[in-house]
Amino acid sequence: ISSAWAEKATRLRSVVSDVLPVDVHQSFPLSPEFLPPSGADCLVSSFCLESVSHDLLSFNHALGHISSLLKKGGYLLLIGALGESFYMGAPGLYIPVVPLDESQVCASLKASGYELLQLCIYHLPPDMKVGVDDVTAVFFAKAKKV
Ligand SMILES: C[S@@+](CC[C@H](N)C(=O)[O-])C[C@H]1O[C@@H](n2cnc3c(N)ncnc32)[C@H](O)[C@@H]1O
Repeated sequence: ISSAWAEKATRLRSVVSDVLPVDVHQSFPLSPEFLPPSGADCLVSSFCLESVSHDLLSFNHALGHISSLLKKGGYLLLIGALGESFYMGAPGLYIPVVPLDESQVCASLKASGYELLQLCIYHLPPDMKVGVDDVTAVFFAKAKKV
């Protein structure tokens, strides 16, 4: 298993051409010079929007902001935590998170102009609840900007 992950890491590094700063709280989170005028083909966001938003409104705004980077017909892969109210950034450093549920994620995607193509929910088994956060489940949403 470890060599498979090492190969994946090498392959990923070989195709990443740049790392750019993004602020999802800005109405256009990335400077336009880095994207074609029509927008990106695809966006991937992983455990970011809920962990930097203090409430659902802020989460929805952040989703709307990153969506401005995506072209019409482009795909969003949104990965995140459900039911999470905090995670530990360092010992004793509790970072607040907006606790989402499945229906809120679906409603937020719809409100931001997406067609939901696939939603998978992974419920955390008890042995994965180790106290660094209070996540109950993880969602993987594939959506198309219409
Ligand atoms: C829970 S971590 C997730 C990290 C990684 N994406 C992953 O899936 O493991 C949340 C990330 O959001 C980033 N972050 C914090 N504020 C942000 C903002 N305003 N805009 C974009 N990203 C932000 C943090 O630097 C951190 O890397």
